[in-house]
Amino acid sequence: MKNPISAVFVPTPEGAAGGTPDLTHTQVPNASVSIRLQGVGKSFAHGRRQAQRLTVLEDINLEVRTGEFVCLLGPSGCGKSTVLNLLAGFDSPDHGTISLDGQAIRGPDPRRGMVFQQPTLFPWLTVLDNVAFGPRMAGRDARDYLPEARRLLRQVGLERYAEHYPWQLSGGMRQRVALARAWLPGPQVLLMDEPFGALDAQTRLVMQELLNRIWAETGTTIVFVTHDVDEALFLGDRIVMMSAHPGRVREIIEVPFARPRTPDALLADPAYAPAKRRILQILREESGHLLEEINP
Ligand SMILES: Nc1ncnc2c1ncn2[C@@H]1O[C@H](COP(=O)(O)OP(=O)(O)OP(=O)(O)O)[C@@H](O)[C@H]1O
Repeated sequence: MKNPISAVFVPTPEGAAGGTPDLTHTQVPNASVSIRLQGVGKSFAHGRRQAQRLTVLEDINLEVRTGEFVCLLGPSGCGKSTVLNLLAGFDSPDHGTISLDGQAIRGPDPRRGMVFQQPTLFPWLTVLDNVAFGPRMAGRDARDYLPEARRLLRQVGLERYAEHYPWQLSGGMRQRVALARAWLPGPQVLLMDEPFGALDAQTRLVMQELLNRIWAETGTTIVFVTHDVDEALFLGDRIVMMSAHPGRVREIIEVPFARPRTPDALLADPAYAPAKRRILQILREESGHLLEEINP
């Protein structure tokens, strides 16, 4: 088989039989597949006068189940955001196919929402108007979407701030507005590009628990880019480890922890340390080229 879909590592408690990586090749059963990337390659113009091509992604094969929470983890520059941009339909692959529920992705679509590291709110609009911006621009009747926009604001704990402006909010509050906005159209898939990367550690934990809760309630399929190993282990069903130069799926970690999860329960779980160690080992191996770039 040419470039298998994934090599899977199932973490087991330290000391337990079978604690060494179980490297097998698996595919998600057909019926439950939401997103499918097959043989995806992407390159960009590069170098002086843009005369060369830089291959960023090569032969990416990945299947995401409906309602699954998948985290993408890998060294800086391995192409994680490029994968999200392709899934969002902001860009298209040079090779291969990307589909959602069997239909090729050809451009942006409200069924696929995106949340970025910076919440990118409109400063001249109130919190409520920011949340409701999409349906309002689509010309929908306010009676159709305003009750849901208010409900989402309540869910993210910002009901009392509906008439505030973004500059009157903290960074974490702004990101909660962005979450409510992304969820308003009821997306089938939410693509999240380091959404909590700019937040302090404590706010980040609150946001992770909030996201976990909304995800569990809505059953939205989530593809989440992060650099934070603990975040990926707390949130993900599976963690897709990418290799660098060019970006490929190197290994997929099955996250074994029961839900609902709490940070304390995870830390006490004997499978936590082996999983984290495995991820850090891959990140170290894949980051070698960064050191070479910094110290040629
Ligand atoms: N539109 C573009 N034009 C040219 N090169 C691009 C473009 N988008 C991304 N790249 C290049 O593709 C590579 C991968 O970028 P990408 O942002 O996908 O990586 P990443 O894994 O998300 O990185 P990080 O973790 O540092 O955010 C980088 O070398 C980047 O310079």
